Amino acid sequence: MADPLKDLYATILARKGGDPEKSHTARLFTRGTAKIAQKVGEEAVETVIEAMRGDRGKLASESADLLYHLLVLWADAGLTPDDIYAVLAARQGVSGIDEKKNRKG
Ligand SMILES: N=c1c2ncn([C@@H]3O[C@H](COP(=O)(O)OP(=O)(O)OP(=O)(O)O)[C@@H](O)[C@H]3O)c2ncn1[C@@H]1O[C@H](COP(=O)(O)O)[C@@H](O)[C@H]1O
Repeated sequence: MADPLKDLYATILARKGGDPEKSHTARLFTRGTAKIAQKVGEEAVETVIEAMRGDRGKLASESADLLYHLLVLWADAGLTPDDIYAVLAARQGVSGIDEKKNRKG
């Protein structure tokens, strides 16, 4: 099945070491971990603000910005989407809520 997050992650990785004049992502990598982390924080706050305003279109747009910057943060740290998916999968195995849902469905 297609995974848009993995596709975007592959594009982000390919931008590492690229021309900062041509690629926003390449520029972000050159600015370093602190700047990337700061961007994740800013986009998270903007996402929360749109959620509280109740604007679903802007919430979707800010969520996309947040996911993009989070993927850059993972790439900078040497983490892959599969690393995070593994954590989520392990939690599913121990979640009482999910097990209840599964029994109903
Ligand atoms: N998904 C995104 C994406 N989401 C958000 N952004 C950029 O993130 C920036 C956020 O704007 P801000 O003003 O908050 O940030 P800033 O320009 O760094 O300014 P400062 O905060 O540093 O002052 C905007 O320039 C957005 O275009 C993105 N830039 C790129 N992508 C994707 O990443 C891939 C590679 O893009 P390039 O690296 O540009 O080739 C492509 O598939 C793009 O679609």
